[in-house]
Amino acid sequence: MSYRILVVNPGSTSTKIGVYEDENLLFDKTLRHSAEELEKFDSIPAQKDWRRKLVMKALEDQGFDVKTLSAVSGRGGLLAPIRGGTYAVSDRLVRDCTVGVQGQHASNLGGIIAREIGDRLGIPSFIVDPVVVDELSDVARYAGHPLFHRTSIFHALNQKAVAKRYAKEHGRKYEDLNLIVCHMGGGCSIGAHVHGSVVDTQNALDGDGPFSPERSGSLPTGQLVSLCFSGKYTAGEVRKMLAGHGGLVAYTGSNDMRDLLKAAAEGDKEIAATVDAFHYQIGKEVGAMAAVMKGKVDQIILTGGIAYGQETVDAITDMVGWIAPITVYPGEDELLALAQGALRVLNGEEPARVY
Ligand SMILES: Nc1ncnc2c1ncn2[C@@H]1O[C@H](COP(=O)(O)OP(=O)(O)OP(=O)(O)O)[C@@H](O)[C@H]1O
Ligand SMILES: CCCC(=O)O
Repeated sequence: MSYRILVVNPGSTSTKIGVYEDENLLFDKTLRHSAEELEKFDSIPAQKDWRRKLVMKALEDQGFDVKTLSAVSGRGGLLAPIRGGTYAVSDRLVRDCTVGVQGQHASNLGGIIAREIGDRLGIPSFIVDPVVVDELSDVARYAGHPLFHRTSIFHALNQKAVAKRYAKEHGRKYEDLNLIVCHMGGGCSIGAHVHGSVVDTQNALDGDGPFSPERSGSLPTGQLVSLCFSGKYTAGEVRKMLAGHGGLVAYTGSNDMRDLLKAAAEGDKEIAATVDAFHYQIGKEVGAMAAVMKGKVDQIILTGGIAYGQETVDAITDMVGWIAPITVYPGEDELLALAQGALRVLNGEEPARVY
């Protein structure tokens, strides 16, 4: 029996959709949202009806018969911390996506839109490996002061998908491997996947880990406190330094690694030094995850848009290639990962988790 899955991945400026027949893509589309369109809404949840109608219109324009769909799978958002897997979209999940229990993020709309479309068609709706997947070991939760704790917010959907892809391609089970997965996109996160659980990673949205094209990663805490109390910046401005205007874009004015690699190759020493620092911080975090695994690392996987860059792959390999062999899966395939998550449930390979 085959299944048709509609997948919905809402991002800050686009909604990516796809229809799969089992794992085969029938068609996909990126619906772009202009700043003028978005500014009509005073919150992310307020965009839900508008985005849902755009999704349905795109399916209609494609001449696709929605009655042939078996399920809808959306990217999950800033819910309460949960284990990885595929979750049936419950009333509570919709409520928490709407409230944004760990903040507002465009992916909060994924579960809400999936549920609304699913309910209208009388088919199940799911979310898969949302950014709040939290499988941290107890020891990894310590931050250094009882008022603080480390949290797991990372590219769980793509990290889990490439880790399972690696396992499948090598005839192994994800649950039997120790994999360090390094996602390098607009944000960067590095996960220690120990026998199927991500026992250590970062809060890649909020000032933790290595810097990325648009995020600062961890900043020296004392300096950050002084800056916060200097009276020169509002809380909003400081938050923007952490995410949005931090990292490579703050140092160089560009968040596009392709341009930066080109400028470095053409002799811009300042940009070359910043790119080196980016590679250094990523390599250092991979090394930390190897220590988490006590050196028993089966493979390091490099993924995300930046993994297309050979200079980046070479620089990280130079730093950490002695730890374990490296596999590169450049880019991300979150739409396929959403379809696969729903298929695992529909095919009875795993039960839908309850949120
Ligand atoms: N061929 C390439 N060589 C080097 N860098 C590249 C290449 N193609 C894309 N990139 C870089 O990848 C980054 C974007 O990656 P990606 O598209 O995975 O991010 P995103 O999906 O916007 O964000 P996130 O991964 O955090 O969700 C940009 O800095 C871009 O310049
Ligand atoms: C941290 C995971 C999601 C994102 O980069 O927006």
